[in-house]
Amino acid sequence: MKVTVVGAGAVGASCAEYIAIKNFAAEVVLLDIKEGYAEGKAMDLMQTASLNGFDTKITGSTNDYAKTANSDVCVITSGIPRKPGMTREELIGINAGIVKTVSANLIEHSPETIIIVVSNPMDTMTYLVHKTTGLAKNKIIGMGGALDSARFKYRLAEALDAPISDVDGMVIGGHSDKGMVPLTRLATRNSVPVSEFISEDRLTQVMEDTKVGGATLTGLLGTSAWYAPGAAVSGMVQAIACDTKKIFPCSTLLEGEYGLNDLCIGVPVVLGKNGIESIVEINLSDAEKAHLSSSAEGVKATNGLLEL
Ligand SMILES: NC(=O)C1=CN([C@@H]2O[C@H](COP(=O)(O)OP(=O)(O)OC[C@H]3O[C@@H](n4cnc5c(N)ncnc54)[C@H](O)[C@@H]3O)[C@@H](O)[C@H]2O)C=CC1
Ligand SMILES: O=C([O-])CC(=O)C(=O)O
Repeated sequence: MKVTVVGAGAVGASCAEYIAIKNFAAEVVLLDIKEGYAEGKAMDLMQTASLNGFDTKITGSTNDYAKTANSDVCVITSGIPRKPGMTREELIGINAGIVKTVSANLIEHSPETIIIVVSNPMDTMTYLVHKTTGLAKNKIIGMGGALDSARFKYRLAEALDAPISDVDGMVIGGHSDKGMVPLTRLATRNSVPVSEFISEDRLTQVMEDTKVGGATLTGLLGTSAWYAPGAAVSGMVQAIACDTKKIFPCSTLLEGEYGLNDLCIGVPVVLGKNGIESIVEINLSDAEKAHLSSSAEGVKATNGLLEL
């Protein structure tokens, strides 16, 4: 398995690090436009190999896509992150051009690749890749829900005063401060609904804290997060590489599923060697359906800003 990660910044380097540490890929190519930057990150990461016990070979490239040729999976993290007070949607002006060029370059050298889109606003960038590349829809996957669900579990464990490994939960919908739909009704502690342990008010607080998870970290860090985003991407790449058929909420093109059409938004999917093996349609309550449909309206409004 050869994986390319475009953008050797905070998120790209974290993706490469977690992929390597999990030791399932033969090769990771880090590519960045900044001269020498990806080579430097790759060398630094390779010098952790004997310490962390992995054999994945990490190489760097300054914008030379020939080095990415025949990648099985390509991850796009290139683009600017938000600063405190900004929304992800405000990044569209710069990031759309970057994602369009980068995805075209990747496909030129790896026509069979699966692309994982990370750059924000992620659902709209995923839609842009659909609209501009002609890659099959199962091969274009947006990363948002895997991260948002990890943050949901963190907040649930905090509220329950439970170990995170005891908690399960999923976030669907758009990867935006307002659009996320944490499925509190379905969240469990060791298969018991969390509503058995905490009040409705506390659960509402968990939901609100989850939705602004990225904004909270951006306020603390001065730029957006990278450890959990990198870990989330590595989990998705591993599911594809090892054909595990695990379910992750991912941004995918909907064509009638969940009553939605012509947009990419987070829903549960099965990930395997073909990328998105299937979209999982679960029964949502009326409130959850309404929340998802207003989230979809938000994503569509941002898609409307694309120059297609
Ligand atoms: N979907 C998600 O859940 C998440 C998305 N993000 C998004 O990921 C993106 C990257 O964030 P960070 O890594 O923190 O930013 P960063 O600024 O640390 O790194 C971005 C890198 O992209 C490179 N780059 C810019 N244009 C390029 C091009 N045309 N070709 C190749 N490389 C190029 C830059 O030189 C830089 O090294 C942002 O848009 C951010 O909003 C971040 C966290 C989570
Ligand atoms: O918050 C941001 O801008 C970056 C991101 O998508 C996240 O960490 O969820």
